[in-house]
Order: sequence, then C-alpha cells, then structure tokens
Amino acid sequence: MSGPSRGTLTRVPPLNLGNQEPKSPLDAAHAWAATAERAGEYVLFFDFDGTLAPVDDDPNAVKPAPKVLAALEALAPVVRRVAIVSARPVEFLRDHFGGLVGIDLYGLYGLEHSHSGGETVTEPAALPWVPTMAELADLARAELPPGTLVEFKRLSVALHYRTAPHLAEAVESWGRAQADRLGLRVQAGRMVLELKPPVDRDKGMVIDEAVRSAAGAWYFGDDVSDIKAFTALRARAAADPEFVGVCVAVANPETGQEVARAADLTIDSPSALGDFLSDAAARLR
Ligand SMILES: O=P(O)(O)OC[C@H]1O[C@H](O[C@H]2O[C@H](CO)[C@@H](O)[C@H](O)[C@H]2O)[C@H](O)[C@@H](O)[C@@H]1O
Repeated sequence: MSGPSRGTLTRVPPLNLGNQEPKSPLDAAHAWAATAERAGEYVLFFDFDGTLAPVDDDPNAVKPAPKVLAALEALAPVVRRVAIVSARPVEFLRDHFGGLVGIDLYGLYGLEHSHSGGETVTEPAALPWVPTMAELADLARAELPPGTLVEFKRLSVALHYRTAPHLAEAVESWGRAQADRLGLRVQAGRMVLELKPPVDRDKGMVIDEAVRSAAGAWYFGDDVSDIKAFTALRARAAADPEFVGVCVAVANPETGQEVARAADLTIDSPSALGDFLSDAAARLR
C-alpha cells in the first residue's frame, strides 16, 4: 500500500467529540497504514496528564487509563521509539512507565530526560534554579489562599486551582507577579499556572530534536503546551514532504477546543486513547 503524499493529515472539524473517524481524505486508518509500512522509523510521543491518564483533583493520585500500559508495551518494540513528553518530573513518570522496556521519558518540558530506563539527565542550565523554586513553593504555600494546591517539582512549581476554580484569578495574578519578580517563565495549563526557570526548553524543542532522522511521528496531547509539539511536527513535515506527522488531541472541556483546532484528529478521552492504541498495536503487529 502506498503512503500518503503529504506530510500531515488534512485537519478535521474542531473537537470531534463523537470520536468519529476524521472525514478528510486521510484518516486514522490511513495514517496507521502509512506507519505500518515503515514502523521502525516512526516515533510515538505522548503527553501524560489528560492524555494517557484521566484528570484527577489530586495530581498524586493519577494513573494511566486502562489498556494504555499494555498498548505502549506492545508498540515499543515495533516502532523506533515511544516517548512520554510531560511537565511531570522524570521520576514521577518512571514510577508509572519504568516497568516498560524501551520507553523514553522527557520530564519538566524536557528539562530532564531518561532514555530507555537510563539515568535521569537534567539540563545543566536549569540546575542553579532549584533553590529559587524551593523558596517559591514555600512562599506560595504561605501566601496563596486555602484551596490552592502547590506542587513543587524541583525545577518548577505548579499552582493548582482545580478544586477551587473561583481562585483562578488570584492564583494567576500572584504567579505572574512572582514570575516577574524572579525572572521566571510561566506556562498556563488546565486549572494550573506553572512557573519555570528561564531556560529554553519546551515540548516543541524536544520533538524537533527527536524526529530529525525519523520517517514520521505521532504526538498525542490535551493541553496548550502540547500545541508547541504539534507545531514542531508540522515544521518537520513542511521541511520534508516525505515525513508523516500526525497530531492528535484528546478532548476535554478546558483546553479541548484550542488543542483540537491545532490537531489532525481528536480522541474522546484517555480511556478512548487506550482503545485506539490497542487497535494500533494490532495493526502494526
Ligand atoms: O505535560 P503533562 O503531563 O500533561 O502535565 C501537565 C500538568 O499535569 C498535572 O496537572 C494536571 O493534571 C492534574 C491531575 O489530573 C490535575 O489535577 C490538574 O488540574 C491538571 O493541570 C500536573 O500536576 C502538573 O504538574 C503538570 O504541569
């Protein structure tokens, strides 16, 4: 079977909440068929929260959706690489995926990585910021109103208001003022504002580096930070018409519209993604 002649799938209408097949000329089935032809040269990238794992009020209680681990385990030996690209620390990801062979972990938007079970490597330029981040987390706990959840991640601090959405404005304004004061960068997300060191590293840069010699790649994500990864795949495809880049959104009521607009197709939920990946593993076997 011949592969698609274009680098990316034609965009489908935004927020395909019915989990329908895309209506445009190339659909998921064609994209998997193209992948099957050169599976050993494809990379599969996955965001974690809201993509592989359903959202929970407690960030520590999150677990991958049913079928996800088995599907990743089946896909890893068939494709060039499976990689998780997350805002979580690598050690958190290792707790969930460390038992799987051949999975690369990129944590803290790429400030950390571990290849195939190897040691965690931290971006050297970020390391001097650890004390600043620890102090910031303490300050946030002392100054932000009850109901805010402060998540300290060594090289970043996430200020959550999922269980107190009325605090959104107060938390955002406090966080942005602290970022200005300390020279940090902010990353908005789903009911969260994150503060990070001023080091050039994001999901787009991770993807850009990881797909240079690949024939194609899929990226699955649900949040605005994942759009940079989509953009990197599109840039790679624009530079090489033979490259197949597939951007997949996972629907949600918060960032879903924006992410789906940037994607080629949309999947209903992390649980539906588990089914989608199981089906893909069967196609690529
Ligand atoms: O890049 P990701 O893997 O998608 O990480 C993004 C953020 O995910 C987590 O927060 C989100 O999920 C929580 C658990 O379901 C939820 O309570 C929160 O409202 C979401 O924003 C994680 O806790 C953050 O550190 C990540 O930045």
